[in-house]
Amino acid sequence: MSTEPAPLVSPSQDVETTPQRPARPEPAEALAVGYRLSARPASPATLTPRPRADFVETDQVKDLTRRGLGFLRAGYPLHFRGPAGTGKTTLALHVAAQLGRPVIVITGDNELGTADLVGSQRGYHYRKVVDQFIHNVTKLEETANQRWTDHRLTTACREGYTLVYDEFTRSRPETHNVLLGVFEEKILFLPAQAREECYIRVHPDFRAIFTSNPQEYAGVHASQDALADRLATIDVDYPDRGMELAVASARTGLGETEAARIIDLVRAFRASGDYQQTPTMRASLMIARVAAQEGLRVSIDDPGFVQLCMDALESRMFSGARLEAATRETSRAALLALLAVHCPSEAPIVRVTAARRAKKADAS
Ligand SMILES: Nc1ncnc2c1ncn2[C@@H]1O[C@H](COP(=O)(O)OP(=O)(O)OP(=O)(O)O)[C@@H](O)[C@H]1O
Repeated sequence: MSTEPAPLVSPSQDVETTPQRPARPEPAEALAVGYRLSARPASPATLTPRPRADFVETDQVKDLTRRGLGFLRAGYPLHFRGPAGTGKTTLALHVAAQLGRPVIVITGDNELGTADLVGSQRGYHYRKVVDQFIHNVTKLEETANQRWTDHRLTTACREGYTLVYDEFTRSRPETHNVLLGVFEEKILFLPAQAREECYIRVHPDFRAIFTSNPQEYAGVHASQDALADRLATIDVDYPDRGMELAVASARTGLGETEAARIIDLVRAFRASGDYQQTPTMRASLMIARVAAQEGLRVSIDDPGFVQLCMDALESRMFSGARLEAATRETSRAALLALLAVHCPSEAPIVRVTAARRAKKADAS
């Protein structure tokens, strides 16, 4: 008969420590543009994108969505590339929503490393064995093992979620080596610390959508050739007039005539090329929103409106370096000339649709 004592494991002795570092905050609010991201209570890493009431789906959006989904459904990772403020992030979330899978969002960052994407050892699992086979002798055995925790890419690959990697070229190119196997061999190789697993097979429903700004932007790295070769890249250009107008009307409450004046002013300024920082859709939204809020007339007659346009646009003409007064005056004059063309005198009073509706309701 075996005399080997069976160890008695004290039931309350399995202890897990708190994680070594706090999880990165979800970027939900930062990305909630045109699209709302709600956290899924059952799985804190994933989000559900839903269009906001002011999301605008023009033919341009429909066309880009259809082309993007074609690549994704064939299993290719999709990449929307284009200048700032062209609607890439909004589009990526819109396309992700069409796939109907939980979404995991990562934002590119120079400090992001492979471990942030894949996983790391996080926290400890303690186990204490109390052996009292002989009643007056207590033998104690304590072990502490580090625990492996999947990070976002691994979770998405394992569960078949949609990964939205916003501004991915802001991360260093070597961070993305691990993606090469994911897209080619459909295998995610895990680092040695993962212990029990060397790799995982990528779930067939896993999809990835990337966005990036052109390489000449400050803080942007060149994409690795090998990764770029695996991505289906669609170039996103500045929205057409119809879309810019629809977005400005939907998102500011300005009447269409007033919104059109602002859009045409910003588009003419963009076409002039006379700036250091491109005036994007954000510039027209900024002017439209403040004009609506402050009840300004969208006209060169209203000094408040002229000042608003100067504040929003003039800074884009200069890099911030000290300038000759004459140079500044010439640029100001060019901007005022555009204002005179696109926001001429005797413009009607700004009508804030929501406010007008409320007033009407009050009167009736
Ligand atoms: N279809 C849309 N409907 C409503 N608003 C939109 C739409 N597309 C873009 N916008 C708005 O336009 C602005 C710019 O969009 P977005 O942030 O998606 O651009 P981006 O190309 O990702 O910019 P960046 O490269 O600077 O991150 C945001 O305020 C966004 O809400």
